[in-house]
Amino acid sequence: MEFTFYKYQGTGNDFVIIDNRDLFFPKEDTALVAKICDRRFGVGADGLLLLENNPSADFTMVYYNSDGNLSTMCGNGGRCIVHFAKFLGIISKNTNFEAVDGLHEASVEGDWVSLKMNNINTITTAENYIYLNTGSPHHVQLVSDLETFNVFGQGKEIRNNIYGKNGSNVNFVEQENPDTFSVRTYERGVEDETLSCGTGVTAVAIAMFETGKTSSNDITLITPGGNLQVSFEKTAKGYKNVYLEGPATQVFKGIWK
Ligand SMILES: N[C@@H](CCC[C@H](N)C(=O)O)C(=O)O
Repeated sequence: MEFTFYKYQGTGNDFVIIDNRDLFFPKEDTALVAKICDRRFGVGADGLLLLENNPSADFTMVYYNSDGNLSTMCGNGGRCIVHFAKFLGIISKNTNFEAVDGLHEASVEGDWVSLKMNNINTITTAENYIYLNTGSPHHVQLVSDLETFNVFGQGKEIRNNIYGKNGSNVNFVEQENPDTFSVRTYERGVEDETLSCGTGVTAVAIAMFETGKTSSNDITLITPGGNLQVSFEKTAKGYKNVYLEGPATQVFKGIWK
């Protein structure tokens, strides 16, 4: 089976993106998705995205983790697919598209993409961590010396032991200044640390505000793959107008054989 694919990255969270508007891609073929994402036997990526037609929005985003399974919302993938939709000429500056967690508004200017995330109304605060769902589930935990922290070992243990079969993504955080936090994330479905996680940094920004670590509602998140910006408004029930912003880049185009 031969088809064209595009490779994207958003702050180092990397994706294979396929234009599936004519529905040629075998969507149930978990082994194929996993092979495409394999860094030795395939293209190599943290996930795979399909862009499809949608009757009431500009397009649909279908997201698979690198293990080949369909998953929940991907923030960096969402930013990358908006850039791809502009590249294909489907959208110009502003768009709305459908993902697994509903409709998202977004805008793109050059390589900078701003993505509106869903409102957040439920946040669980435990003794040494915060848990919330920003389209995907996220555990957020402050640590000291993030640079040397064992993200893989601790992330894997927390993902499996606290959250059971469905698991969770796990974010480790260190505060840099009043409105800036460094973040490293262990991603469910990749089962490894990735260079950045969009829904993860969104969860961190909200969690840090909710627990009083910051009074800013416009927060810089430093990830190993680059910086992201998250802004939001606090409401009586939770958080609205949550925006994830940052760079998204097309890296190359290829043919899968
Ligand atoms: N990298 C993503 C998160 C993707 C979803 C996650 N792996 C899961 O299955 O929960 C992002 O940028 O949000």
